[in-house]
Amino acid sequence: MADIDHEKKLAALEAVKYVKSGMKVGLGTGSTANLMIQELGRQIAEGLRITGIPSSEKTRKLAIDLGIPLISLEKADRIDLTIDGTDEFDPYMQLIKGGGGALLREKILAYNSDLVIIIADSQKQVKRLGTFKLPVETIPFATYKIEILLNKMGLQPKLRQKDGEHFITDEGNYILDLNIKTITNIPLLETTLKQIPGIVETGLFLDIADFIIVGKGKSTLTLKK
Ligand SMILES: O=C[C@H](O)[C@H](O)[C@H](O)COP(=O)(O)O
Repeated sequence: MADIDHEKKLAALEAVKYVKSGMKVGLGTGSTANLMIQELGRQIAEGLRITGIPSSEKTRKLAIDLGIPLISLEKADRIDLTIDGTDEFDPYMQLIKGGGGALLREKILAYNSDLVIIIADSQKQVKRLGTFKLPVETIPFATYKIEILLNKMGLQPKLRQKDGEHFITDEGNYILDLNIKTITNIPLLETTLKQIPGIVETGLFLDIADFIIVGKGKSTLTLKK
């Protein structure tokens, strides 16, 4: 297993230690979250009793394959804990997420969770957000106009493609990936973007993570809010 994969696995295993029988658990999306979901599947086979709320159709399929009982968000009065990956995190525990296009449902799960644990390999750590392009989910009807506006703002939007077609999210929307390298006031960027009609959500997860568990070499480091 490559070092990065090993770090992801260590972080995933450490996060699963917070999961107790009876909990409703938000299940993130992506390669790191998948390792956590696999571990939950293994522990469920050994008697752990939890219910999962998936953050994407990919995660739903994986969880079903692993025999993890699922409920929909509206049936969960509360989510005890959500465990999810990230594309970047900074020293203030602010995140960019959505590399896999699941940011909207992920943010909704995180918002409705008592505790949010982010799991990451050490390469996800950055001094300041913006090396990773910021994913923004847009309604198709508005996307062309939003692109023009974001271009004028210097954010160089790129409409995400997959297999030669526009990438479509689980909610039927598009993703624009933005270059935010030169932006210094990230909270202001978030507010500005959220005020544009047709932008449904951004991949900025500000003040959302309670813990970040980072795989570093052969061990893990837990950052706490
Ligand atoms: O939309 C995808 C999610 O935000 C993922 O959590 C994020 O892209 C990190 O994925 P990975 O663990 O594969 O790097």
